[in-house]
Amino acid sequence: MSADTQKQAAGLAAIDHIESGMKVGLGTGSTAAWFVKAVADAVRDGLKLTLVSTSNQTTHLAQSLGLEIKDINDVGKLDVCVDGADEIGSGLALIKGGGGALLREKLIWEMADRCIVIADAAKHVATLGAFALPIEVEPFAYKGTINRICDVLSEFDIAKLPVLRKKGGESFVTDGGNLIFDVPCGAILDPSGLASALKATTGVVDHGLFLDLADVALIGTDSGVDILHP
Ligand SMILES: O=C[C@H](O)[C@H](O)[C@H](O)COP(=O)(O)O
Repeated sequence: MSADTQKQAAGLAAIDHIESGMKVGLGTGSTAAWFVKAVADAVRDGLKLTLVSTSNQTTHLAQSLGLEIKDINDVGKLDVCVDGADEIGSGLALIKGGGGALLREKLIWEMADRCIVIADAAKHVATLGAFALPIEVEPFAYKGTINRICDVLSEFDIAKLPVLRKKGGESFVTDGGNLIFDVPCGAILDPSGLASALKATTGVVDHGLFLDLADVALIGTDSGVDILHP
């Protein structure tokens, strides 16, 4: 089964966790897109939902499917958020941000009672870090921020340089107007320590480590959908 078929299976399975009346956060990426489509079908069939989005990309997709996206500041606390991931490690520790939406995703996840991560089987790993860790950085004085990030990385024995993400030859700019630097960490042995140290670094807006946030993972496999808990 292809990765896309597995993503579809996970995205569609997530709709079983959604009930009429819920306030729902819509994630970003190719897996979350399957969930957004499932939501559009369910709403067409009469499900009443209040929806918020984690990115401009998802907002455009949702609106193109006839869904109304509310401003998170008018909605407040969410019942559930459903979103993809780049890696799912032990305890449902995640790397996210491959699509550059990590900050708005984390803001929405933090406002949800329950976070459901959906992914294809290849995303499930023993140790986080084969996928380069995205770090969102304020553009002003970013070179100084990168030096401070390198100091943090060396404290964690990660001897890799952050790589500025580019798109179409230009620096990739997030929905919030920031830069993304990707760090090919290799095995991240202390995700919690690294997450705290990066968060405390001046100029770092946020990073792609999502720890203690996911409540359940729905993993599309060749034989169905596996359900994992932290
Ligand atoms: O910034 C993007 C998000 O964190 C995505 O949820 C993540 O990159 C997974 O994307 P996909 O489902 O396309 O693999």
